[in-house]
Formats: sequence, C-alpha cells, structure tokens
Amino acid sequence: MWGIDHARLHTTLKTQQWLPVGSRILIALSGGQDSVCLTRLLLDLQPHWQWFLTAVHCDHRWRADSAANANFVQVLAQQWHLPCEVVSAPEVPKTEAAARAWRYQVFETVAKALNCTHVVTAHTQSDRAESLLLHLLRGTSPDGLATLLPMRSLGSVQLVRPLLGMTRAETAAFCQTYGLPIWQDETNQNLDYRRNRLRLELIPYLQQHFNPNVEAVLAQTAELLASDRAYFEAEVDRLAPTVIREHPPALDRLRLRELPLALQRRLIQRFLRQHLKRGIDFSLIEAVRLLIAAGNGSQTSTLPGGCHLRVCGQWLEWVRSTAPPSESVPPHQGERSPPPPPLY
Ligand SMILES: Nc1ncnc2c1ncn2[C@@H]1O[C@H](COP(=O)(O)OP(=O)(O)OP(=O)(O)O)[C@@H](O)[C@H]1O
Repeated sequence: MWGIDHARLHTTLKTQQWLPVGSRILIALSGGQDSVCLTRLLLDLQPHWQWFLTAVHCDHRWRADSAANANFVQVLAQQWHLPCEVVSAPEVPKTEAAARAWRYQVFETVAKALNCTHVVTAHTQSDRAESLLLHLLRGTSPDGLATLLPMRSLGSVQLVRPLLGMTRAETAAFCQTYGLPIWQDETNQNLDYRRNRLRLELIPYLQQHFNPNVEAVLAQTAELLASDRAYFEAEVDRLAPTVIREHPPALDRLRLRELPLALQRRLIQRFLRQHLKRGIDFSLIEAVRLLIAAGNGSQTSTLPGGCHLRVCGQWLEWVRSTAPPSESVPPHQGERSPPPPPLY
C-alpha cells in the first residue's frame, strides 16, 4: 500500500519526468537505509510506472565485512524478486575518490550491458546539504556549491537522484515503518572523517541552535546555485570564442573589461583551465584580473603557482606554467589532512 512518501515521490516523478513510464532503471543499492528506502519505493511504484528494475551493488573489498554487505544486498534483492548484479573491485581502491570513480564506471557499464536508460542513486536532501557545507568550509566558488544535481548524464545513460526531497531522518523513518532490513556501515560513526563530524555534530548543532530546517534550506541553496551555474555555463560557452584566442593562447583584455565581474571571473577560469593541469584558486584569478585592468605597456608577470602571462596591448598572452601539477589528495587520508586551497 502507498504511504505519504510513495505519494510524494510519485508526484515528483510525474512533475519532473525524471523516470518516464517503461524506463529501464538500474538502482545503485549499497544496502544502507537510503538505497533500501529508494529500492522499496520504486518497487512499490513500479506497477503504475511499468519500469524494468534491476539493482547493482559494488563490492569495493576494502573492509572485512564487504563480502557480507554484498551478500546482504543479494539476499534482500532475492526476497524482493529484484534482479541484482554484484560487481567486485578487481583491486581494492586506494582512495575514496578512486572508489567513487570505479563505482560510477560500474554503474555506467552495467547500465549499458542491461540496456538501462537510467541509473538511480539514493542521495538525500541531507547528503546535498552536507556536500554544500563541506565544499563551503573547504573553500569553493558558487558553482562548486551547486552540488548533487537531481539529474545529469553518465556517459550515454541518465543518472537520477530521486530522493533529494527526503531527509535521512525520513528515509530512516520509512525503513522503520515498513520494517525494512538495513546494512549498518560502521565507518559512518567514525568521527575521524570530516563528513561524519559534519553529519553527527555540526548539523545537529545547527538544527538545535539556528534552524531546525537547516538541511532543507541548504539543499534549496544548492538547487538555486545549480540553476545559476547552468545559466553562467551557457553564457561562458557563448562568450568564450569572442574573448579567448586559441592560437597563440590569449585573453582579449578589452572585451573582458566590458563584461560583468561574474562573467570576467568565469571566463578567466575557463581560459586557465585550458592550460593548467592543477586546481585554480581565487588568488590566481584575481591576479589575472589585475593584468586585464593594467595599462597597455608590454610586461610579463609571474602569477601565484608559477604561471607566466604577458600583457601585449589588447591581449593577455599565455606564456607558460612552471609549477608542477598538484597531486590529488587521497580522501581517506585527506579527510584528516588540511583542506586544499580554496578554489574559485
Ligand atoms: N557500494 C555501493 N554499491 C551500489 N551503490 C552504492 C554503493 N555505495 C553508494 N552507492 C549509491 O550511492 C548513494 C550515495 O552513497 P554515498 O553517500 O556513500 O556515496 P558518496 O560517495 O558520498 O556520493 P557520491 O557517489 O555522489 O560521491 C547510495 O545511496 C547508493 O545509491
């Protein structure tokens, strides 16, 4: 029988058309409360939507109980008459980022092999709020705060996150109401990880002392920033050919000066990204802006991070970068290490 959560998801899917009638859907099922909740909801709505549902579980093999977790998911899927693919990592991923990259690769490969049109993950409103806060505290641009989009492409399939309207407390209540079994991931309680400290300490503090709906308002901010980002990306695509010269690489200082600051910064970032392998921080973009505003005399400047640019009349020309590309931070260790420099 449908409850209030079924009705809410049904209405959202009807309005958004994220998962049209008859879609072939691959459900990313970790076994945790969020993906168990999502799987049950989709199975219950399936007779109405006529979807073809399959689950996929990625066994990263990085904990002693990984195989038990995979087995839990297989048994649950069997009980629910849901076809389920379990894929084991060929080698244990060294970092959280490597694990994530492999997982999404698996989602895409399995989806293609099964002719699925959509992959769904069970990210919630709470995940979105946490990601926004994590990025904000680490330092990022407004575009970097537009986290966890409800829909994006994953190769040739669509990745959809239908649970962004539900909090983690709501998925827990759903699982409890319907007596659903849940795999408990012990590492979720480990306060060595920044995300766990945020989830277990900071968010409850903010809820108690600032706003009980803090997750909803943060997720709403991410949503608003996502639509702003889409707009600015389209504007940057449109303006880039008029401002960025490809050969030899240069920025048109006169054209840039005419544009609003928000676009100047984004176009400078686009230009730098074409030539720098490492992250681009705020101070670098601001240093380039000073050169855009500088007088017309010819000068070569060394900017933060060893990047050389030459003012040449109307043009700001790329000379070279002497800084080595930055190494990626292994997130399992990176969780405990100092945050990376703020990105613009
Ligand atoms: N091992 C797994 N197998 C299948 N699906 C998974 C697995 N781990 C995570 N997922 C899917 O991804 C969702 C989000 O999980 P989690 O928050 O752990 O990932 P994340 O790494 O923080 O998020 P993201 O993948 O967007 O970076 C889960 O609800 C589930 O749908």
